[in-house]
Amino acid sequence: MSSTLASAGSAAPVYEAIDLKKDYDGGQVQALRGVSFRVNAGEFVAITGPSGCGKSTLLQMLGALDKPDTGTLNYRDQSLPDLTDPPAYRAHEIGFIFQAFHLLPTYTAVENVQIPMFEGKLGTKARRDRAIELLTQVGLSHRIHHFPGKLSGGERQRVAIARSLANNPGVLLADEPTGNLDSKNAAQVLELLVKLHQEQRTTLIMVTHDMSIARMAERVLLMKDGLIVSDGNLDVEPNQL
Ligand SMILES: Nc1ncnc2c1ncn2[C@@H]1O[C@H](COP(=O)(O)OP(=O)(O)OP(=O)(O)O)[C@@H](O)[C@H]1O
Repeated sequence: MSSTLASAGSAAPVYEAIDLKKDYDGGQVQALRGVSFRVNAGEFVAITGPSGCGKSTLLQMLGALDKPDTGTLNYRDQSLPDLTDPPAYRAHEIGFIFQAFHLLPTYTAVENVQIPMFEGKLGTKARRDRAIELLTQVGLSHRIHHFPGKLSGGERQRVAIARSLANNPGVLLADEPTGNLDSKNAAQVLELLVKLHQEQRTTLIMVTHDMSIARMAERVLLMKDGLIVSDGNLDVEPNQL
């Protein structure tokens, strides 16, 4: 079912992608070869598939960090490639969670969480209170003054998740969020993401190469060679890829 338009429901989509294509190196690498899908508000979607199949390229487009060569990509009826202010879109609509956490090492946990709020309207106290509230929500109220270097990998990722929520984003985009974690910390981070999704109906789009993690999502986009080869429940076993 490679590039058929798929939807998990009838509500207006958060994202709509139609026939996205992206080449690199003058066409020698076809990273996306015609990708179409919809994501509805409140969905938890995993994007999975083998290394090099185009997962990160696609996620970067959803975050307006990259543009397709051709095709349509809308976020709530706005064309992402045509955004006049991509940084504003990223700051206000998107929460990013990266494999490598990307915390500032010379800032404490509570300071790191406040960083996305500096451009907003909140005053100093309100910003700090919100950061503490978010760190409490991710189970780190006892670590707010710790620097990243004094936190475990799982704790660092939980700080990064708190930071991603700072501006009440419409969507969380997570790129291999447990890729740098041992299995115990990975399980805690995944449990937290699932809880956020379930309790707050956060729209969560997670790239993972790990099928067992992808299966935790309500819906799995399975990619191969720049195409979505399955959309829904995983019906292809890893050894068939
Ligand atoms: N900036 C770039 N320049 C050239 N080729 C690129 C660039 N970015 C990605 N590619 C190529 O595009 C293809 C898709 O890459 P992408 O990173 O999206 O795959 P992926 O599924 O996320 O891989 P992985 O799981 O290994 O991170 C790969 O062949 C990759 O080498």
